[in-house]
Amino acid sequence: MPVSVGSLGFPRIGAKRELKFALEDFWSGKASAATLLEVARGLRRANWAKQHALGITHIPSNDFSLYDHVLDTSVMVGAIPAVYGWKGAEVSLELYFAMARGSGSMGLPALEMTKWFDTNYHYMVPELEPDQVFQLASTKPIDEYLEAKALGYETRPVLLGPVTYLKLAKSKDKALNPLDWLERLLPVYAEVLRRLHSHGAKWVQMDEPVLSLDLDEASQGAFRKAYTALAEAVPGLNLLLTNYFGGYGDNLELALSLPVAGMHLDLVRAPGELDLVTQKAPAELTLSLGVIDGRNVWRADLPAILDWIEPVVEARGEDKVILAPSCSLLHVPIDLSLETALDPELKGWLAFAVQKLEELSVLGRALNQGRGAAKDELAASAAAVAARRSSPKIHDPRVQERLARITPEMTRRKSPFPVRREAQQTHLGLPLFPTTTIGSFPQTGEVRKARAAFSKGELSAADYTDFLKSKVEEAVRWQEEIGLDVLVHGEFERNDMVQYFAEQLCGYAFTQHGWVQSYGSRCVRPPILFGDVSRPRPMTLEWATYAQSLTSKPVKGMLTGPVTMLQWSFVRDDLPREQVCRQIALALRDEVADLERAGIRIIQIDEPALREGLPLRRAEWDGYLAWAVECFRLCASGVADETQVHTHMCYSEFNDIIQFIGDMDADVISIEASRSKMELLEAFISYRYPNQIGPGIYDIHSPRVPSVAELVELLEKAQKHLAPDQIWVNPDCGLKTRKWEEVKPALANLVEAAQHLRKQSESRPNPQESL
Ligand SMILES: Nc1nc2c(c(=O)[nH]1)N[C@@H](CNc1ccc(C(=O)N[C@@H](CCC(=O)N[C@@H](CCC(=O)N[C@@H](CCC(=O)O)C(=O)O)C(=O)O)C(=O)O)cc1)CN2
Ligand code: MET
Ligand SMILES: [Zn+2]
Repeated sequence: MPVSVGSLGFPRIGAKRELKFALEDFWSGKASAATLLEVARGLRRANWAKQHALGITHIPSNDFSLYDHVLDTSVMVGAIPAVYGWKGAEVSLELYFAMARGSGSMGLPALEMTKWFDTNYHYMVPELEPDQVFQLASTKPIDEYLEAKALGYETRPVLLGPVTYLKLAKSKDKALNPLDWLERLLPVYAEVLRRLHSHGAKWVQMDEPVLSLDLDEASQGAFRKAYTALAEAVPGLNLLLTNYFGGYGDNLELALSLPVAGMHLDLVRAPGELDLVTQKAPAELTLSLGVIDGRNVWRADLPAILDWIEPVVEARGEDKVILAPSCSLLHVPIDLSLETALDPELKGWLAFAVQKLEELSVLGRALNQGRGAAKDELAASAAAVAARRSSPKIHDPRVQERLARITPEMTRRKSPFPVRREAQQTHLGLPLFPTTTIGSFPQTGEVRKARAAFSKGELSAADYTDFLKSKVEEAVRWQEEIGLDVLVHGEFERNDMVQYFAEQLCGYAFTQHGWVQSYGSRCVRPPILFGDVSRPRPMTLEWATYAQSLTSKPVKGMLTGPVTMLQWSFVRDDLPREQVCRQIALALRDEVADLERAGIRIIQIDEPALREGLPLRRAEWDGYLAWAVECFRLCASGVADETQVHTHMCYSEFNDIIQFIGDMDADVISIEASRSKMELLEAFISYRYPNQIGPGIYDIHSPRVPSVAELVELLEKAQKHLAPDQIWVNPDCGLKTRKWEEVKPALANLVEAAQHLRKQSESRPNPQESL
């Protein structure tokens, strides 16, 4: 039997974002459920056909999802929280999307959403009731296996494994550990596997990426229990234990001890594990070798990979090896061949999902028939890698010189916070509980259409600029009217907070169709950072100064920080990430200086991706945090004491990194806090965070308009433990996904809540309670 070639999962949104548009049409009532399901079926069929045509032998099924695969798993096992009023029957589309997005008409909240490991993909957090019972509530994995079979494709179904599922879940009753439900959950998994097996499935891919994390005893025990039970329940079915986003590390012995037929290794993140595993793995264990990077867009060095794995194939036997991407291809764009505007030289260095599968297929051919059978492709691969390495496009001596001249002083503000605070108070004269927003205002259809028309050449640059200026003016006038203290220009000119900057920086390229799913129907086009980064000219100055020219109130300049620019891009792999991040920080430092020189007195540097950049294993945290904080400071510290630096973080937990947040030394930080009812503040309180802080009080992920009373209640909660002159009043995050009808009353209420607190504190001198 020859070496097999596998795929762990293919992007679901479609090369032209067909799923996004079908979903949004269905939600808005423009299209029927039947139409949505037909589009979904078409995408699955196309993906299977494509992978089959590319020579993939282990083709995935059940990697498709209408919204999110973790939500699908909750539905499969019947973990549907009581509020949704589910009666145990088939889960309707209405119910499914109510869990995903909430439902205004039924008054239902959405499940919580959070980041999938260290990616920019978001999953719906499973929520388990104290008396949770599990039952098979959806046969999606079986249906999709049979659907593929009917089309002539033998597939390898993908399931999110039971241990990872429970580790990602949260228990409604905080005293209970979701892992305690394992025994009750396993029969449902066993039933799914039994049915798949009885329909003819030979392999099932069990995704267990928590094996890339530090696992305690209980979690390790859960793995033993789960896989022993599943192996016993369905003898003869081959389970592929699939870990990705890192190596097995300390969990390697555990993984090797599990009764599974195969094991997947992420050899891009953990190349060192190949030797370890080949030494220790029993001879009958099939190894899925994740040699092609599923998280980045660079073409692989195929001859080098062959040099590396040929001996392994030789030693273990061809029938015991599957070639694979390091992880699901969900996190890369679909097809490079759609890109017609990329610099051809750069394009030659890249591979998207389709091209990555082609690379695997070439590797398979070379292993099975000898390198001669893939001579041209191997030569082209080697040439592309060599060309990238030596290209003058990626090296800029001026950037490297500047990097070498960074001094520690450049990462320190001139004076400590208490001094700066005085200076800023004098300079800005803000009231107690100053009000502001996080930056963006609604990206309406009108704004997006104008931008699309401009990029197609249907709208002139002058007309597009005039249009945007009119939006900025409207926004400024309206903010003045409702009485906000620190204004923003609204970010109407930005397609995305990362892409917008990348488009203006040297060293970055961007795509036309390189969409990657962020959550549900929302996608991003991560820019490609291929070379040394520099800023040829100011990027935001015109907008900030235009807005400031319209008002005597301070307008905040808005920048995306270096760590977020790094984290939400595809980054070159020929330099350490911290070096690349320093380059971005220097470019942004110049923008900060330009804004200050032009009279902008407050500058916000957003870092919402700082936490998601944390390495998966704790031992590596401090190293990362040290350079991430340094890069922020490098970007932010060039200004005078009077200039107020803000930062913003959302979707974050702070407890375990609060010391580093303190080290960033931003004058003001705004965070997401409203959903947790200010719980997130606890970290700041127990750390005695000294600088100013704006705990978000308006949940921007919901269309609901909060009342003045509830906003006041949240602020009072914050005021219990923070000094009144430490608190800012703002929403959780930017307002780009909201509608003006929601934003206008919500922000008016927010201003009123702040005014209420000001009045209260006049009559009540110091309400701060000691801890
Ligand atoms: N990069 C990044 N990551 C992030 C976030 C973020 O803001 N940026 N926020 C969090 C996730 N939240 C997100 C929130 C919203 C969207 C979002 O709204 N995405 C838009 C696309 C945004 C965009 O790039 N818009 C462009 C292109 C829009 C577009 O589709 N244009 C059409 C034509 C438009 C028309 O005719 O109406 C086309 O190109 O075909 C623009 O405005 O210019 C979408 O999926 O719809 C994505 C992520 C975490 N990660
Ligand atoms: C995901 S954080 C968003 C920050 C940005 N300034 C905005 O308001 O949209
Ligand atoms: Zn945010």
